[in-house]
Amino acid sequence: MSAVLPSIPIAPGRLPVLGHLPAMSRDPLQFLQSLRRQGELVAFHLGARPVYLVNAPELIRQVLVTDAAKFQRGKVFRKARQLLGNGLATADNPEHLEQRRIVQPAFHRARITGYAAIMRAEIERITAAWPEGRRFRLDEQMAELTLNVTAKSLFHTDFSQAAVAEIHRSLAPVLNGVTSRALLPEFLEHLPTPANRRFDEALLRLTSIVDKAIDDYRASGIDHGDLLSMLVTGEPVPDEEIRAQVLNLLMAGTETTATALSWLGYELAAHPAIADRVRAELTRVLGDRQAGPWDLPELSYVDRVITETLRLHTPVWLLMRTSVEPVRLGGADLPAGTEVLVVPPTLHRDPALYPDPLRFDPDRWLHPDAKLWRRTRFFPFGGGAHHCVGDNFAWTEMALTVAAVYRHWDLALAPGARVREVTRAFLKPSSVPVLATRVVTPQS
Ligand code: HEM
Repeated sequence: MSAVLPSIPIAPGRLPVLGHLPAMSRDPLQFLQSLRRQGELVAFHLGARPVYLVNAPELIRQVLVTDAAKFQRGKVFRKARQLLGNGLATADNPEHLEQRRIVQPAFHRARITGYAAIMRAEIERITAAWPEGRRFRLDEQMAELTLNVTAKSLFHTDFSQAAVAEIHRSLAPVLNGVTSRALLPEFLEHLPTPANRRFDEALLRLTSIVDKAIDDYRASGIDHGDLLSMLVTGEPVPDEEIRAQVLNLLMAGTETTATALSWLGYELAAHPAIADRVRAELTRVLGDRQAGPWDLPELSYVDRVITETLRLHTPVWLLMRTSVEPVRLGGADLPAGTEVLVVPPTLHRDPALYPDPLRFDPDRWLHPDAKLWRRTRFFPFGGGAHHCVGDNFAWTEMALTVAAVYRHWDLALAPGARVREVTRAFLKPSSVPVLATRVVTPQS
């Protein structure tokens, strides 16, 4: 299918043969954001392939939630499935429903309360080693934290330091490779470019680490009662499916949360008055106690700070779907096989929806309509059948990290730090170098 429906506007700047590929390759988010004002539904071309960007909040809900059954996940996930295997984050129906049934219990509220002990211990371990007064990269620390928390909570796996370093080195090239392979024409991935070589090597490293973790787990013969035990000791599941599930959850659960925490640290370093309010709330609610998941409902300012971080710096910037049957969307009749894109940051930074959208302002979530906004114009965790299975896990991890860090530390951006937004698999900060100072509290 290559002709765009006549009722739908086409993005300006289409080139012969390439379509809008150069603009998408240069800065995809800026290009997609520039299309927001063109209409509720706007077409652009990746080569000859037409793709439809969905801009209106109600149409986004239709695609993700109300008409979800009319869509599959789309090309990025087909690509991810080929490369990472069929796990919950890549599966389509009918396997998706079955996989969700298997994985969902691991994210039940009661389970998350149990994981909180692992989260608190890991946060404690990592922050205890922070070099006071010396520059370090908060984003790297958050990546190590979220990897260890996910691995220990869901797979009872204590990766060696060397394996953790390997996983860090490998996750980003694999995730970025999957995204660019989904967006760019297929032939590019077969060229012997350095990026393709890095991708192949990183995927090999990652799969061999995960395979070893699964072998060790089987060899120990212990049922740890976690997700990996369920997969290894339940109905027989082939090893490649277990590997796919572990890889999927590592991919979906670590960089996302680390990215959000890195942006949060950046914003609080840039806004000391907001960091002071966070600290004041922590002191008032917790006194000298460590926070537990039961404290989170009381930490309402921390909640607004996390919400505002996910609005302004939405880690998952691209959701792709392909219609599997005809769909009427915003007055247009899209045939089966239409590729649609939802780009949450374009919505989250729309001045018509969020006044002064680039300002980091946690108190905008005190607005009387804020509850409605969260339901209708706020999609950091997607929506519908594919809604993030780890949202409560991630929220608990983020809130406990904020509580532990800001109760005891003051983080300032290191002198000369220039933090840029980088659009890769996730919307990440280029790096967040900080200086940490211990806060002296009456109890410490
Ligand atoms: C701040 C952190 C996180 C953000 C912003 C985030 C965001 C998202 C989004 C937007 C989706 C929907 C994708 C789509 O509709 O195509 C998603 C799905 C998913 N997320 Fe998360 N996520 C986060 C943390 C986590 C964690 C901690 C885990 C697990 C440990 C996780 C596991 C998954 C899985 C397995 C899916 C696929 C669910 C399905 O299709 O049924 N995520 N996430």
